[in-house]
Amino acid sequence: MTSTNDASPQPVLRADRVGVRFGGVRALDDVSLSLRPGEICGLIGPNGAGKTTLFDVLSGIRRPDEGRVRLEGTDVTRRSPVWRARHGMRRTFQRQQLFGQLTVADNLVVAQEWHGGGGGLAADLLGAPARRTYERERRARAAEVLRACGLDGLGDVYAAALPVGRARMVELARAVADPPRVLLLDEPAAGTTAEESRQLASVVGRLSEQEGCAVLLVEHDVAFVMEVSTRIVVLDLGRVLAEGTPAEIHADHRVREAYLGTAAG
Ligand SMILES: Nc1ncnc2c1ncn2[C@@H]1O[C@H](COP(=O)(O)OP(=O)(O)OP(=O)(O)O)[C@@H](O)[C@H]1O
Repeated sequence: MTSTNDASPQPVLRADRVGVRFGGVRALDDVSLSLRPGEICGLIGPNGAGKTTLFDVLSGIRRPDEGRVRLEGTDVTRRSPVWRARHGMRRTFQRQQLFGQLTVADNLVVAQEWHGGGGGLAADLLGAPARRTYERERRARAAEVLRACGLDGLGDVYAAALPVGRARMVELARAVADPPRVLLLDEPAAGTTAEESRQLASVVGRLSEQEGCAVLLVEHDVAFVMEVSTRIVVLDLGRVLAEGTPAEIHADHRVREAYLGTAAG
């Protein structure tokens, strides 16, 4: 079964008939999915359904055995994660990936460094004027994003010292420091308090509404997914089991049997 939706506007990200095998296990089997600008798509399913594998394929960490991935219409199936990041794709991971020895603000500055332009190490050491200008602009952008994420006042704190919920928000802030076209969020609400997950939902919502970013979200917190998503795709045993609005998914008896019955009670 496929879940391709062909209405305009053009998808930012599209997976066509993706298949991945691990020995005898079919982790993904004929999975299609497309994401449009400004939409927030929740990706849910029981443990082992293939969600992480699909994220790995979309972000370029794993090459599929079958099928293709397109980013803004370009076939990126054989492109590296770095190439995809440079063309507007960002991903966060289930396990946090912040630079613990850097401050929160520096984590966000580093996320913008790939643009280069500062003249390399020599320019850093000599404090070249161009380097100082880039640095100032990137710090200003970091401060703006931290404010938008409700992280004011945490810029000088070392990332390693943050409680889990704040670290999750910093990961999101870092992923959007350089505005993405498509954002893959892997369990962003894990370990957050109710208030923190509300804040996350509101930041993700603004990102899609105001900046037209397409978001794909894997999350076991079903209430969070239902609240934040405009559309939900359900994976089960490596296949798309259902796709629809949060209300449609909630009412779908196959989904309740496969997943919601245990996840949502
Ligand atoms: N590196 C691997 N080697 C072998 N099998 C793997 C590997 N990675 C995943 N699998 C298998 O592929 C299937 C899909 O796993 P995947 O981690 O993508 O599921 P998931 O939906 O992300 O699960 P979870 O919710 O537990 O994170 C599972 O059967 C898993 O055991």
